[in-house]
Amino acid sequence: MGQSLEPLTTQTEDMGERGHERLFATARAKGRAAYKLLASSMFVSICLVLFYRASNIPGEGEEGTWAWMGMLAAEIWFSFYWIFTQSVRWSPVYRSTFKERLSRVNETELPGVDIFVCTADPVAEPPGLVISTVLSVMAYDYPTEKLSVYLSDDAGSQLTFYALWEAAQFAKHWLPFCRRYRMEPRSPAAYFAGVADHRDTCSDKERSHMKNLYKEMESRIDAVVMLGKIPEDLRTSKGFSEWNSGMTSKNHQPIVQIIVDSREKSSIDDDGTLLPTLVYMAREKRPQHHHNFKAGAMNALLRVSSVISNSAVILNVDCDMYSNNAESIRDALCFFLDEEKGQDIGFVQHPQWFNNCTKNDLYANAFRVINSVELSGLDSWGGPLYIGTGCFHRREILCGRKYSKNYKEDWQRGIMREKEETGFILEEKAKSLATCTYELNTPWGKEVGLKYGCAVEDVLTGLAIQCRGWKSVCFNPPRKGFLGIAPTTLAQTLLQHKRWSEGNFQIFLSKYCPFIYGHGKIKLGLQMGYCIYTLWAANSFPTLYYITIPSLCLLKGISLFPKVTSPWFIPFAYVTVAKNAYSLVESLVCGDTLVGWWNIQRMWLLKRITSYLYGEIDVILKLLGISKMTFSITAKVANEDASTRFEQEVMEFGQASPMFVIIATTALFNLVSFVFALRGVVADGELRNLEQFFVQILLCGVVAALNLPIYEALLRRDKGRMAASVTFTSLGVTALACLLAKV
Ligand SMILES: O=c1ccn([C@@H]2O[C@H](COP(=O)(O)OP(=O)(O)O[C@H]3O[C@H](CO)[C@@H](O)[C@H](O)[C@H]3O)[C@@H](O)[C@H]2O)c(=O)[nH]1
Ligand SMILES: [Mn+2]
Repeated sequence: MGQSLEPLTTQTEDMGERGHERLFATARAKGRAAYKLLASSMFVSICLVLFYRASNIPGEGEEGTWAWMGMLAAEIWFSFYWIFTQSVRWSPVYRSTFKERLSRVNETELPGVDIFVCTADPVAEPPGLVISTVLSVMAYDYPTEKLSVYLSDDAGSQLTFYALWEAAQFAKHWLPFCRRYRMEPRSPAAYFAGVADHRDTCSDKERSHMKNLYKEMESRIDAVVMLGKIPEDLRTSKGFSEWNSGMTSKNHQPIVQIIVDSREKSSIDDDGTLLPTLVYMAREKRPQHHHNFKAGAMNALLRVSSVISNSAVILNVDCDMYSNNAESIRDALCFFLDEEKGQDIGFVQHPQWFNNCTKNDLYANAFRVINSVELSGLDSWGGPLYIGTGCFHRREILCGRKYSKNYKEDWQRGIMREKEETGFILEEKAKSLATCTYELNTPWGKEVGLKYGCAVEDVLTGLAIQCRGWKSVCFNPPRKGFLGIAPTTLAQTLLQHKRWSEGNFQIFLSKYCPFIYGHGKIKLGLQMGYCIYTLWAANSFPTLYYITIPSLCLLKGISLFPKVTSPWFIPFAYVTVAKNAYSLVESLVCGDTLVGWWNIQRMWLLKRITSYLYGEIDVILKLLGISKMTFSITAKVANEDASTRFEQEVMEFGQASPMFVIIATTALFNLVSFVFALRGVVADGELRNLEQFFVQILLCGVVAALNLPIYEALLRRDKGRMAASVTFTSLGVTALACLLAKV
């Protein structure tokens, strides 16, 4: 994406004011004057729409007063929300780095980097996937003695530990191989999956040799995972003896195992180069102690790493997101070490890109517009959100440091380990930092480390960092820094968005509300930008209203929009056309297809009436103390049948979920209204009716058109079709609604 936007941007600053060579450049998006003109014209139209609504409320004796007031309320809401979305489009900035200038810095002066990988469930997140991610980050183009990779396993699974142990052996061959041919990507799974585009100079023979080694390791891991236990002869070897029969994933002692210690002379690869340090950690879990999900894991990692490597820079990735660009550490350092602006930068966030999206992105999971436009828009106001993965932080800011002009980072920090301190002593020290009582009565989870109590711990933590005065930057290089796995079924997508919208909305209603907490600390544009996401959930009721009440009123013969012949029709039409035309162009420029854009509109609708609705309700229940925070992990694997349908872009329903009842009911109801209305127009030849109800009929028609795959799912015969119970319930509810409308 970075590439395709280049002609649309203007480059600025190259030399710093003080004559230093800059390590990164910032470019502003072009065409902003035209955009601002468009936005202003839309603003005027929106005002006209609201004026029409407010001044035409049906009086007493007329029908539809309440329906009309509801439309007014929904439209006021959408207008506000639209204004927030303008903040990120006002003036996006794009960053690029000068790595060749960084290479003039003496290698020995480069900071240490600690890489945190999180995993939590060997079933949803198979160990083979986890170690491919681990191997990809071990293979960064960076001095290996300065790299330490930590895997946090919240399942405390021996299978994952075994896989990591295997990965450490494989790394001895893999790392030299990557270095020798400068190959990409450095996740072995991804590399061997995409045979077609190998552009490196590696001979086929050597590649297939490496592939065999990898496949052998993979099958050993698969066999162990299948059996659910490790080979007998390993049972007593170092590390494995930590596991005993009484252990469960929710009840076990802390485990810290330094699998590779780069300070030991024997930790070398096939070329004789040192291997990066590799550490496995499973923090203590006890049923009576809350573990705070990923935030808890990250905080334990912060402490454990502080006694092992204590590097100044921390990279954090989810286990499903491998490094796709071996230069990312050097890129990040271009920001942190820049003499002029580096001082202010707290974290460098890469967008979340995925390698498993299909061509037309059926579930709208590619986030191309968010990644290419919105994050860059936030960047112009002080920086993107922290989105939990693909993010480089300074250790100090994660630990709560406030920004100060005079603060000088100690990039050389790191543990000067005493000679006599063996790995064993170190592991024991680290374990004591990963117990579940360690944090009791400490500021961890509040002022120090990632914040607890929110399903989007990342967004909240990033907001707090920015409010402490730090800036962040969004970096989106032409060769994407990280690639992850997006959900592959509708249910998983909706569940993920429920967690996100819930966590974000919870932030809005808490003391961390960007407008209150951020007031005076971050720019208004950034506060508004945050609200695009923190208010996702709040869109649910207005949207539900907008797709049910006008169709209900259509059945009842109540008009809610101006006649086509009325001049008031113009602002309605203008807002609708301009909004969608712009969104289409934006989507296409960002790389979506036309069908992809249509799919995004559908998912936008489905998410709003299910995920966001559930999210909003859950936040309210939580405020009332009725419900507790949860974190449902997104599955990274689907069964074969469902995978085939995903590849073919056929929507997956299958299970009987109440969310699907909502979806099917609104779809059916709009179809019925649309058909009835059309029939009325055609049968009576009443063109007057068409004039009066045109907008309403069109609205129903568009909703029905968006829902075509839903009707199809009601009629399909495969396993992914709408479950019978969902079909019948939604048919029943629709019939009832129509009946009510007619009496
Ligand atoms: O108790 C837990 C739960 C989750 N995780 C890890 O958290 C990561 C994210 O979980 P996933 O199920 O993949 O959720 P996503 O929705 O894909 O994650 C996005 O949203 C989360 C916040 O909701 C962020 O934490 C993530 O970084 C971001 O990628 C994974 O590596 C998990 O292993 C833990 O370590 N411990
Ligand atoms: Mn994920």
